[in-house]
Amino acid sequence: MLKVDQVHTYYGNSHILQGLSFEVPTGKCVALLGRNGAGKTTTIHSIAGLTPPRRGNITYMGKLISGLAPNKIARAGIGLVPQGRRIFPSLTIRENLIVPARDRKQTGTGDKSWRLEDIYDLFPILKERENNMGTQLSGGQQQMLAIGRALMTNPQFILMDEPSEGLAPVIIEQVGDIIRKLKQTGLSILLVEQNFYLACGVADTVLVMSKGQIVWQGTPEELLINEEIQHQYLGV
Ligand SMILES: Nc1ncnc2c1ncn2[C@@H]1O[C@H](COP(=O)(O)OP(=O)(O)OP(=O)(O)O)[C@@H](O)[C@H]1O
Repeated sequence: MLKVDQVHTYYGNSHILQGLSFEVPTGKCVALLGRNGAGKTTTIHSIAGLTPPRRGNITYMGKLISGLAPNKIARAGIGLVPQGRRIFPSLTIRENLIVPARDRKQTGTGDKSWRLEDIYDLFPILKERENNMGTQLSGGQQQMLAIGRALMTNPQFILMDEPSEGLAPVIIEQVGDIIRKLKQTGLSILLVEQNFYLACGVADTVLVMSKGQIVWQGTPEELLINEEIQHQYLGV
């Protein structure tokens, strides 16, 4: 479904992604792990068009998307849950959800068309607090809002950048449950994580990244017993 092929991305002269290649099959959750600075966020931004690759191709459902503007990539059916949630502080929870909403006719994709009521069914706390300002939520609730906001664009594929960041362990477990539920709706997911155990708990395949390249790929079960990779690249 998504194919990243020999991608090179730079910030000015800094060569960050150095021939990155991997695939995310339809309906699967692929987790991308690696130490700080490995290039995980740059990978998400390269796919979303925020930091376009200088070389290499990114294709989505057989169509070349690298080089397209971020709004075109979003319209193709790729939703983004950004690092740090990026909730609109001056909008209510309801407004945060409604502003990016896009119906299925526009994307032309997706088994499930998400409406506001569906988001409220998935996250009842957002319904209870729909008239609060986005910033009045706890970190975990803000993460739910960020996920809800991405779903309102009716994506078929979702990019999640460190959804566990700054959350308490019990809330991280809830994030894991949400990701599993999203997968059950047919969504394909690329999950960037620092939290090794969350990633291994939800992913079908784990990619380990170092210095802008994939250095290991396997199942969560294989990674959980591979102490060498854990120590060398993940600091577990
Ligand atoms: N806007 C920028 N300008 C210049 N260099 C940048 C910029 N953003 C990131 N970098 C550098 O690119 C490299 C990869 O950063 P990236 O954020 O992709 O890593 P990461 O694996 O997501 O790490 P983290 O977990 O800390 O977010 C780092 O060396 C970082 O300092």
